[in-house]
Amino acid sequence: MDNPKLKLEQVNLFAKLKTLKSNQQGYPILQDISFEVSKDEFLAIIGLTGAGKTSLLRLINRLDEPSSGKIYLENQEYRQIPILELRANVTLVPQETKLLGMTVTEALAYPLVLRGLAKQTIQQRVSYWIEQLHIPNDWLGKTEVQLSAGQRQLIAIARALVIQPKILLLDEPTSSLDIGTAERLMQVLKLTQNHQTTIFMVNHQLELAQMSCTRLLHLQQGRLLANQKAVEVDWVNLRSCLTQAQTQLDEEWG
Ligand SMILES: Nc1ncnc2c1ncn2[C@@H]1O[C@H](COP(=O)(O)OP(=O)(O)OP(=O)(O)O)[C@@H](O)[C@H]1O
Repeated sequence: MDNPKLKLEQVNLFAKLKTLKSNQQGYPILQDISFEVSKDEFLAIIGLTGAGKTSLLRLINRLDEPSSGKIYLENQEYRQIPILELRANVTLVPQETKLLGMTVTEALAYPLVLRGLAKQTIQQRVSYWIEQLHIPNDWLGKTEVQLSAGQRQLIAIARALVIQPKILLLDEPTSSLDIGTAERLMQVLKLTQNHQTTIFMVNHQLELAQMSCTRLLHLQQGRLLANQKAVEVDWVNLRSCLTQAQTQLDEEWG
């Protein structure tokens, strides 16, 4: 790939445990992860519980540093990029988010106010994403305590979309959404390719990944088992392999 948007090169992540002596290494969380992503991809990250999906998102958001290996954003090594600049371009929506006591409208505008955008641009951008995500008017004046878990989740995603970041990291974005809202969200996320946003989405619902993503990263016990174009994935076989592996894991854990 000539100009990858994001590149991981032999990335390893070992657990940092307080009980370890300085010369000891923790157990591996991610091992030998290498891949490149072009600018308008929508990637689904799948794998069983504990496979390392959230850990991979945290590395890409630089909440954790690789124990070894390198990450590049548009050919610039992560450690060369000032952290505020990196976070302005790489946005993570974790599973649990807070709206910091703001109303929905304020929360959506806030990241753009921080970026110093003109008031009119902020209003236009916020209105655009409210419309795209079909966010009803009667949510706009509410604060997070007045919203359901699914409503909060959708607002957290909208708040990331208004930024139109270079990289958007979504950790199980549909876990609290009904299927209709989840499917609409997938359609909207596909459109973000027009905004030059590359998306990484951790999702246990394979059918949502199948309908939206362009590429699949399959993690297994911290290793990248597969990196495939979505059109080349055998989804039926993948679904049955994952179900079988999860059953086996559940039995081992008793
Ligand atoms: N801060 C940490 N310190 C030590 N070990 C950790 C830490 N965070 C995660 N792990 C371990 O790393 C492995 C991967 O965890 P991770 O949360 O990335 O998995 P996941 O694929 O996102 O799982 P799930 O689908 O259950 O959310 C697990 O074995 C977990 O126990």
